[in-house]
Amino acid sequence: MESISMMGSPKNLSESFLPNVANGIKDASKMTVGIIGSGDFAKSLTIRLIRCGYRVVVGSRNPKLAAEFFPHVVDVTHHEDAVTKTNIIFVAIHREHYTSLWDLKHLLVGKILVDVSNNTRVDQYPDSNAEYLASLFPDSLIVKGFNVVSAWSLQLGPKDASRQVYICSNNVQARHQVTELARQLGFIPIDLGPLSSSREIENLPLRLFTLWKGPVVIAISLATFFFVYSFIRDVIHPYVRNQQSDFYKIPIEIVNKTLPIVAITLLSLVYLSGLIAAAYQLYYSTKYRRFPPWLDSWLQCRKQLGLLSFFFAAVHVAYSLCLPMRRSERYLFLNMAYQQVHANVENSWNEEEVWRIEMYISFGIMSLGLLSLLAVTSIPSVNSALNWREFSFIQVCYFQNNVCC
Ligand SMILES: NC(=O)C1=CN([C@@H]2O[C@H](COP(=O)(O)OP(=O)(O)OC[C@H]3O[C@@H](n4cnc5c(N)ncnc54)[C@H](OP(=O)(O)O)[C@@H]3O)[C@@H](O)[C@H]2O)C=CC1
Ligand SMILES: [Fe+3]
Repeated sequence: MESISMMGSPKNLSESFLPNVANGIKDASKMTVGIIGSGDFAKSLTIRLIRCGYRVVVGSRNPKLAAEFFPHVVDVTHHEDAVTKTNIIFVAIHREHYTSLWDLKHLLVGKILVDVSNNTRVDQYPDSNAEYLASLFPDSLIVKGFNVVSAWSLQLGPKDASRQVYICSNNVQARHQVTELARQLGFIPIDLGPLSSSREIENLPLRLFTLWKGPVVIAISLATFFFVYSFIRDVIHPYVRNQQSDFYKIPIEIVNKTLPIVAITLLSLVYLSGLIAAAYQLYYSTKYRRFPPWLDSWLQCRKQLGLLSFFFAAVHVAYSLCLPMRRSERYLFLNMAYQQVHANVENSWNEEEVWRIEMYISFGIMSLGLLSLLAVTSIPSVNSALNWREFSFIQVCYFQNNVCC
């Protein structure tokens, strides 16, 4: 599969397109990259390529009209002209229009066609768009890639946008060249091997939030359960028993009681999955046995569970800071002071209670600090800057601190 025919390809394909890695971006100014289509993706990709020193030729059905939307340095021309000027062509049109390029078939022999297309539904067609393009142009070198970046993030540049692009092709050389181009544009290319991976790559942008679904449902269910539980226990129960109206507690106190319980339960779910996985491996005395699907999915969404736990903990801190500001708190405080005066108590200082609360708050703040550190290290760019020892050190620190609390 690795060798789709190179028939008709220019004999010096690699020299004619990509800079030698050692030459770096300097040589990019000599490269011409072609783009078919003049839509949003084409415009954004053009800007990114120009910024990185490439020359761009855009193929449009109506070059005169399209030229108005591109910088003047861009050669906006007819499809035929565009494809003859370069060996690498981004196909920035929708799948339904691929057949409109049929007449260019003879000009595309041996050229790299990068399929950037996405679908609107998962597994929308029996074959992937890239495989479909390959079936239309069997003598071209089809590469799938760049579809996971939006036109918007293409324009933003490497610092602000998502950086990973997934690339696959049956032709190793073509794959390597597009991978290198992605790197030159500031992306992190991820090689997914042969073109059969294109279906998976095309489904990626549509499945972006699947790992969040389970954790969000768990978090909402836990929050609802604990909210109702606290409401019955702290509001309904005193009302039924003593006719005491504590309904004012609902917006802040009951919510603030729910938040830390959910945070700590979610966090325990993060570590519990690892413990169950370890027990599973010990039970079967091997680490090469596949985990059952439920455990596998649980392990995969640990990051999302951890981030949700961080969210609940952070909101809990904000609520707690606001507790003394409430009018109800002031009334209760004044009432207590009055009762103390009435009872002729001059000093109600309770050393044990003072220490308990001081330690409680201090550990709470430290836990939040470490939880923030965990959340920050889960950001891919930070994570990739840490080696495995550094990462596990932070994890262990947090775990120990939590156990102490
Ligand atoms: N926009 C985005 O953020 C992203 C888009 N993509 C993919 O990039 C591709 C282009 O998307 P986008 O730029 O947003 O789409 P647009 O609709 O903005 O542009 C598509 C272009 O296709 C050309 N076109 C339209 N109709 C036909 C036709 N009948 N025959 C031939 N060419 C035609 C037009 O160019 P002209 O008139 O010059 O011929 C048009 O500008 C799609 O496959 C999309 O899935 C992938 C990732 C992100
Ligand atoms: Fe608390």
